[in-house]
Amino acid sequence: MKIPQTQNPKTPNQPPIQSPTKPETLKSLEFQMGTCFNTNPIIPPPNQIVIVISGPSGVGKDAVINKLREVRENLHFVVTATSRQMRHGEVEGKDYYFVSRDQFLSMVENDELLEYALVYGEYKGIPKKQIQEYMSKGEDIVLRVDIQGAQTLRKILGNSAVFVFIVAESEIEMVERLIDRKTESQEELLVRVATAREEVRHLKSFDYVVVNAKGKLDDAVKSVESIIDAEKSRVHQRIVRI
Ligand SMILES: Nc1ncnc2c1ncn2[C@@H]1O[C@H](COP(=O)(O)OP(=O)(O)OP(=O)(O)O)[C@@H](O)[C@H]1O
Repeated sequence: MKIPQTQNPKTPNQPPIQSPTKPETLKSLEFQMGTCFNTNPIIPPPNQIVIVISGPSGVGKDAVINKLREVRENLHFVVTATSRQMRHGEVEGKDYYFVSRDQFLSMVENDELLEYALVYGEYKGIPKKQIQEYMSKGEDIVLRVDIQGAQTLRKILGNSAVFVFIVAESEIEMVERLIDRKTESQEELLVRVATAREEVRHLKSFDYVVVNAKGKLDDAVKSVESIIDAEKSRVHQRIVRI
């Protein structure tokens, strides 16, 4: 038995139906909408953010920040002014601005510092001008402060800044890192370790926590980057005024 062939419904003389081109469709849509489509961004560029990185002594704040500096653009790492002595390997203007006690006190007098504190007998403070200057260039700002500084900044900046707490995976790991660093005397170590134990209790007043586990510095840095990305994607952007 012969199976009948399915017939092409089109008759050979009928012209093929032409679908409209993309420009034609666009024109038609614009006509129906009553307006032209524009190329403007749907949302404005995100605001600059201020990220406060803090945590107990020896958890690796500097290590995280130094790595972040290598992998991330458009971030300005605020250089803190301090009256303490330069440690071996530190660079003026990169690690800190090293100033005399008198110079520091005159900066306080002239209201040049966003916040300052006396830490382990030495002054540390954040120059306002540096933040204003880099924010006006469109850069995000990273501040590295101790817990005391973070608490003061929370009072000054409220929710306009993002507060990140760095921790080691355990207390023993944190203490070992401090010992290995070989920058503190036995007495200084004791003060830092005792303070650190108390400081972990302040975690609750931070927005994010990042564990900087032994040998996992890159993971900690990635977590900080994710925080920055998430903050830049917020619908309700933080607005910081300094
Ligand atoms: N993930 C990590 N694994 C191993 N060692 C680390 C890690 N992160 C930091 N360190 C080391 O731990 C020591 C302390 O780190 P760092 O100086 O960055 O701490 P800090 O939080 O900035 O301390 P402080 O507040 O006292 O300045 C350094 O010798 C650093 O190289």
